[in-house]
Amino acid sequence: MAASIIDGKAFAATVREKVAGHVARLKEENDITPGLAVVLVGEDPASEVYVAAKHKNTVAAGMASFEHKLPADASEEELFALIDQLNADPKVHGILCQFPVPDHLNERRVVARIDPSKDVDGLSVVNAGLLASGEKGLVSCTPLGCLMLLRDQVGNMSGKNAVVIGRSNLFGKPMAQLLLQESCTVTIAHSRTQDLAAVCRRADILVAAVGRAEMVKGDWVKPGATVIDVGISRIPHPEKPGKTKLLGDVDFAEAAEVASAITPVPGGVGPMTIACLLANTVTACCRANGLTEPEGLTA
Ligand SMILES: Nc1nc(=O)c2c([nH]1)NC[C@@H]1CN(c3ccc(C(=O)N[C@@H](CCC(=O)O)C(=O)O)cc3)C=[N+]21
Repeated sequence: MAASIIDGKAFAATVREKVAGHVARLKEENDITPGLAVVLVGEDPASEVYVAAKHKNTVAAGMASFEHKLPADASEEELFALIDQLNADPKVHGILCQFPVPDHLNERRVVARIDPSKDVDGLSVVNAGLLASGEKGLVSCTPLGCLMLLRDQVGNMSGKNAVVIGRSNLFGKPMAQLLLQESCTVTIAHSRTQDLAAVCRRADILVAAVGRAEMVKGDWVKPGATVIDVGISRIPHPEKPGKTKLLGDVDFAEAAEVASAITPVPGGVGPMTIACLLANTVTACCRANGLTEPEGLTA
């Protein structure tokens, strides 16, 4: 195996430590405790696990965590009333509504209801627009986490060819904007891209976020490239009956023979997502109180 493995779990721990340091300082010097509200509609088991992890990490960083669970049949009116209440609450600096929401609710409308200055998912039209304009907003947690890993791994990205596979508002588009800000030459590839393998082979930085397990093969990777795997597909475990296993979008064994560095799944990008959620909450808290925002935790 040629590539070095990027330890996202360890890196995320350092980000969470930085966050905890800022939180302690905010409490000590300003008597302010950053607060994160997480809203969960319905009883999706995977979502329950994520929300529990977010709560645990928020509390561990010294922040206030407010969990709000609504029944699966909650109306838009009920959900909006809760969001309005959180928007108005000065103890709440960040609001996240866990996705997916039940079918009768519309994610875009939910996001639009959240005050953009508290939108720690960075999903609102305002925050997407600020990012695209090169202005300060809140940046979607997973792309922000990937940026932090890349800055650490690659350093100066100026002039490098970056290929992002996936064009979602949640990941692909903001990731491409961040890489452009780093002066990469950016290509956004997607399901209609012709000869995807050839496009990927030009990438010095390859970021895969398609949601198809092990789609990116070793011969799609340019020798020496840095590969960031954002995919998380849960499949039945091949050896342990009744258990599941996580797979990324990249065929790890193959790609690791060719790349210079690669993120594993699990233990790569995933842990960075929650760390960046905490980072965004501290950033939002500092801005809300007119305080200097932390260095190294923003785009
Ligand atoms: N409004 C909203 N914002 C989100 O950011 C959001 C969401 N909804 N809905 C669901 C997805 C998914 N997501 C993950 C967070 C952490 C890991 C993570 O920590 N993964 C670990 C492993 C976890 C495991 O073993 O199951 C890893 O990759 O090493 C993964 C995925 C945030 N999401």
